[in-house]
Amino acid sequence: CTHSPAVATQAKEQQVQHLFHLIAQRLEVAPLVARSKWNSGGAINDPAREQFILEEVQKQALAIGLNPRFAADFFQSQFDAGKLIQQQLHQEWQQQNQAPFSPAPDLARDVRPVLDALSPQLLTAIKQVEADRCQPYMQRLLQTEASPLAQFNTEVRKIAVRTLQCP
Ligand SMILES: C=C(O[C@@H]1C=C(C(=O)O)C=C[C@H]1O)C(=O)O
Repeated sequence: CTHSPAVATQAKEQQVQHLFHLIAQRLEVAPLVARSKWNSGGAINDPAREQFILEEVQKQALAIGLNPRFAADFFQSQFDAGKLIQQQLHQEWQQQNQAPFSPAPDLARDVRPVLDALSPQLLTAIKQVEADRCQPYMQRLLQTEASPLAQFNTEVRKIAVRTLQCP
């Protein structure tokens, strides 16, 4: 029954859980990106690719009634968190004189499609939390349901949840 506060809260809890699960899934791709770029010598930062994704997510956001600015800010923070993971790995590999990985995934063929497939799912998930984001109960859920992000370091986690926080 949608009139029951307990059930409504449980539904919200599941939505926040799902959102964190998707954020984690996207960040889990960053080491694969790092490997393919380590082998190719390609730059970690790819502003053109980011711009392309941002335009795409803003279009999709409009189509589902989500604030495109919020969607773009959210994705920018996911890019930034993923790039930090990549930078930290490249730094380790430099220090260890890491040889090219074999096999390494191909960025365009194997890796980026995985990121792209997550985009619409992430948009749906952030739409579910958008309206109530600054309500105390939601800020509490954003704290208590963050366990899927535990595998990433504090700095990465902070960047990834940046746009979900409230003033
Ligand atoms: C993931 C990549 O690396 C960086 C992070 C991006 C992302 O998180 O989507 C996009 C472009 C790059 O700045 C990539 O090049 O695909």
